[in-house]
Amino acid sequence: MKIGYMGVTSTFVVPDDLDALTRHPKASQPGEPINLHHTQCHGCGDDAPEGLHIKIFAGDGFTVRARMLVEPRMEGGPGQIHGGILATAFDEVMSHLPLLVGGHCVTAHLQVDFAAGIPVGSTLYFEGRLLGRQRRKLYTEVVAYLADPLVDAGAEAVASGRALFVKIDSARHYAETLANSKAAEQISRRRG
Ligand SMILES: CCCCCCCCCCCCCCCC(=O)SCCNC(=O)CCNC(=O)[C@H](O)C(C)(C)COP(=O)(O)OP(=O)(O)OC[C@H]1O[C@@H](n2cnc3c(N)ncnc32)[C@H](O)[C@@H]1OP(=O)(O)O
Repeated sequence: MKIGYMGVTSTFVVPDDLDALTRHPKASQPGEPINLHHTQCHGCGDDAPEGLHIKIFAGDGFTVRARMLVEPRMEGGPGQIHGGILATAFDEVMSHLPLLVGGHCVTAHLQVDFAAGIPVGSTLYFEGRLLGRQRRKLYTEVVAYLADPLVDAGAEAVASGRALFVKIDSARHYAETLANSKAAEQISRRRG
């Protein structure tokens, strides 16, 4: 079995020789919601009954802001969020950063640091940032808070994550699986 990439476990290192970043002309403006991946997406889809229903907004520059209610169904340890759910939320929030520069991406590498338990019933606030791009690779990071850092300068960071996304040709990447998607019709319509 292949472990990691090309048989080795990759680590997250942002290279020095990055390409210039340009905001896509159709990217959401700061404060505007960023379009859903699709309505059945487990992270952001409105129609995914068991999904996370994360609300994600464009921030200044190459940043995003997001929030998610930690519901009882997300419990892991008693009264606290399951770590895998937080990892999923991080993946989702960071996956909206490449949309600021355009094109579809998939996660190639994801890592999470958990600094404090996160109570069920709390609202998590996320700040995501695009760290750089090199060819098809986009380097991102995210921090989670228990209060909105925009209004509470003392908001304490409870977890952080980093991820590498790789740009794909979405038609080719999903060619064999699109038909299995509950959102197949919607996605095909959007593609025209
Ligand atoms: C039909 C129309 C639909 C339209 C509507 C779409 C809706 C859009 C919904 C999206 C929803 C998203 C949801 C949340 C985001 C997920 O969770 S995505 C799901 C999880 N991720 C995956 O399934 C990805 C699986 N992996 C892969 O498909 C392939 O390994 C990849 C990542 C595409 C890379 O393969 P590849 O295209 O052959 O590219 P490759 O040349 O190997 O690598 C490109 C570069 O990345 C580097 N690299 C690749 N992997 C790694 C790694 N693990 N570590 C370090 N470096 C790496 C390579 O070294 C190379 O670097 P350079 O040579 O440029 O220096």
